[in-house]
Amino acid sequence: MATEGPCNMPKPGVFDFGNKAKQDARKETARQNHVARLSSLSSSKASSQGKHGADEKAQESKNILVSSEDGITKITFNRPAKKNAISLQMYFDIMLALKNASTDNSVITVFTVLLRRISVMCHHPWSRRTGDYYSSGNDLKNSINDAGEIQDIAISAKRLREFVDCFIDFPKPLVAVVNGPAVGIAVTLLGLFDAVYASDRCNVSYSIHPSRSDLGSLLFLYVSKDNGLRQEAAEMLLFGKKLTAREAWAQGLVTEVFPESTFETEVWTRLKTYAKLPPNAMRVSKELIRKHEKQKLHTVNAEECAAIRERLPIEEYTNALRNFLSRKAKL
Ligand SMILES: CCCCC/C=C/C(=O)SCCNC(=O)CCNC(=O)[C@H](O)C(C)(C)COP(=O)(O)OP(=O)(O)OC[C@H]1O[C@@H](n2cnc3c(N)ncnc32)[C@H](O)[C@@H]1OP(=O)(O)O
Repeated sequence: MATEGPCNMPKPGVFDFGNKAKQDARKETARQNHVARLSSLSSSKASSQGKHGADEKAQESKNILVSSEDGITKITFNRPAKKNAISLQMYFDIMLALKNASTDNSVITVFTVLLRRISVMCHHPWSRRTGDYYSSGNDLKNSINDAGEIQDIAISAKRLREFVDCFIDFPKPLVAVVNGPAVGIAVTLLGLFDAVYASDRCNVSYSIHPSRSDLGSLLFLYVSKDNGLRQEAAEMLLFGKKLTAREAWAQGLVTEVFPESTFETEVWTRLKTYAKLPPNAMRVSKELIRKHEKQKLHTVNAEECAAIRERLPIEEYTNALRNFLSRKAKL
């Protein structure tokens, strides 16, 4: 039970879900009922799927697939019908997948999307691509109920903070293989990967419509920290300017851009080679490389999530969500 146990314990690690839940529950008694409701939602879904208690190594999830091969743990978005929008359950699934990957035998952890082969009567390479998004970001239904009212913003912000913390603290090399457009939180996360390989049909944006609620300060910190690209980054974050893969590369958000036709082959060949490198040396290097920026990233993440919780202009947000969700009905 989340509220039991002594309260004089040190701050639990980000992957120590059990103790973290205890400490959070003590601090946030007002939110406890919501947390319990969401937790039970998660665990009842989990038990109905047969697996995925937080301590189990195996994981089964429809929208997030996890596999391990050749020293690489692959975490795959698999919700193409919704452009890989991240639902509440997917936040849990990804956190669990990262927790497991942090201690499994793999050397590198990779995020990607499921490549759907489309059969069409032509031989252009694009005829074989998935045609879909890497991820369209936060599922806009996460925080609106059937009556069109905003709900659980505090919980969403809390979960978002824990979720992003898992990426900040992930101990092994983390790579994104981005073969389609990315939006919102999916873009923010790119700044927390050790390498981002993008196909030239990828683009990144901070939501083209005004329901955006990820405030983007983490990404701003990342893309504008050393290279003076403050105005370009602000243009993307404030005005929703969409960047092509090459523009994102120029901002330092993408490591390398590959032609769509050779993307999968080139990237996976390279990753398999990297996965043969000495794992412990890579972990230590990563720890040293990231050590000095980690605290700052945690601080910015906490500030951003507090702003989502306390300062989100609810009316603007609600109207934008309603507009988006009723688009089809209007057509
Ligand atoms: C309070 C907690 C804050 C958490 C912080 C995180 C913030 C973010 O990530 S903000 C960014 C959120 N994402 C967006 O605003 C993007 C919304 N989606 C779109 O603008 C468009 O769907 C598109 C540009 C991504 C793709 O457009 P199009 O090619 O025209 O495809 P459809 O719009 O018809 O989409 C197909 C299908 O997918 C559903 N869908 C797409 N994205 C989302 C989403 N983010 N959340 C929920 N659902 C999404 C869309 O509704 C369609 O569904 P059906 O109508 O059932 O076919």
